[in-house]
Amino acid sequence: MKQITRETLSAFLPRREKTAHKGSFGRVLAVAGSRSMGGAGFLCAKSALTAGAGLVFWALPQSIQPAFAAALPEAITLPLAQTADGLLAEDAWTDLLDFIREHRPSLAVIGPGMGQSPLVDKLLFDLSLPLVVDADALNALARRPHWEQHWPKDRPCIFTPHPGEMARLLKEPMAQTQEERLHQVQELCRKTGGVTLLKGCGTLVCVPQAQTPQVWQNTTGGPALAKAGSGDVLSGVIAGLWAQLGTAQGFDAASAAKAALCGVYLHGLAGDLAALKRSDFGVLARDTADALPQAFLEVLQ
Ligand SMILES: NC(=O)C1=CN([C@@H]2O[C@H](COP(=O)(O)OP(=O)(O)OC[C@H]3O[C@@H](n4cnc5c(N)ncnc54)[C@H](OP(=O)(O)O)[C@@H]3O)[C@@H](O)[C@H]2O)[C@@H](O)CC1
Ligand SMILES: Nc1ncnc2c1ncn2[C@@H]1O[C@H](COP(=O)(O)OP(=O)(O)O)[C@@H](O)[C@H]1O
Repeated sequence: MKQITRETLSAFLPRREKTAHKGSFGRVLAVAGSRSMGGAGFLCAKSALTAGAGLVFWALPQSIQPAFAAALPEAITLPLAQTADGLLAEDAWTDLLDFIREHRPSLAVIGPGMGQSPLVDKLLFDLSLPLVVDADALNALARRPHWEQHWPKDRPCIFTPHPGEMARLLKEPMAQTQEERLHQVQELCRKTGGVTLLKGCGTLVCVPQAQTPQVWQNTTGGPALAKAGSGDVLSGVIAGLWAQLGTAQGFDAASAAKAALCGVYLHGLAGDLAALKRSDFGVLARDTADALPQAFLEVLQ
């Protein structure tokens, strides 16, 4: 197993040319949030911007759009139809497609805070964009019978489960997921065909390859990250980095792998840096997002 270190980042981090403009760094579409979990979408969209994406579009239920547009004015928000429970509704699909045709996002990050939204299945199977599949999008996939038989393995994707989501996808007890982390991340990587994480202390990143998938282990991050919303920050960081790498190099498994490796390292480092100021107890997920610029500075030094 390889270690993800500062040297890994020196090799893989996207470059920001002096003459670049926002179009050079890709456009992230975040489909995230619900009435009770708007914060997950906020953390994801904000982190994608902070990781360097040129533009972030955030599709969210219409009732929460005014508050979050004010909280994150740098994101372009798309208010969509919602169910009585405040989840993104299936009816939102047509408006989302119209928006995509007009604004041409480079990739989508789906799932944070979406709950059991009826839109998730369409996003998973009918959206023709590279995907970062997180949180409730992973849970929706796990609920679909024999999902691995239907999943298009050649699609450029990054999957970001924590052990609970991994156990649901592999239909195995969570204790087993934790005992066999290496085996489980390889197993899910084979089933998805995409770059696959297993989050937690020493997050694993599995990169698909012709023979045995290659697994990397992260060396940053600690218990300051064991707090609600840390994973929503991570999926945003990875999406923001992939937008840049994919725009420059193409949206394929190679750019997906670089985005995931750099993303988990920078996210862990941001948590470590936030803990220096706020302790392992006091770090909030938003502090981790706010420490990302310092993490970039450390890596770029
Ligand atoms: N402010 C907001 O809007 C926020 C919104 N959020 C949104 O909430 C939604 C639900 O996401 P979720 O992860 O909270 O619930 P869920 O998928 O049921 O997982 C829990 C299960 O997994 C397990 N488990 C997890 N990690 C583990 C680990 N490292 N190691 C071991 N076990 C681990 C855990 O184990 P246990 O605690 O039982 O030991 C439990 O069984 C999602 O949309 C997300 O985006 C949140 O991000 C919070 C802030
Ligand atoms: N003890 C720990 N050491 C290192 N990283 C951790 C630790 N606990 C949590 N994390 C990281 O924090 C994030 C938590 O993600 P997740 O469980 O999806 O949170 P949420 O759903 O609340 O956003 C993951 O990136 C995970 O690797």
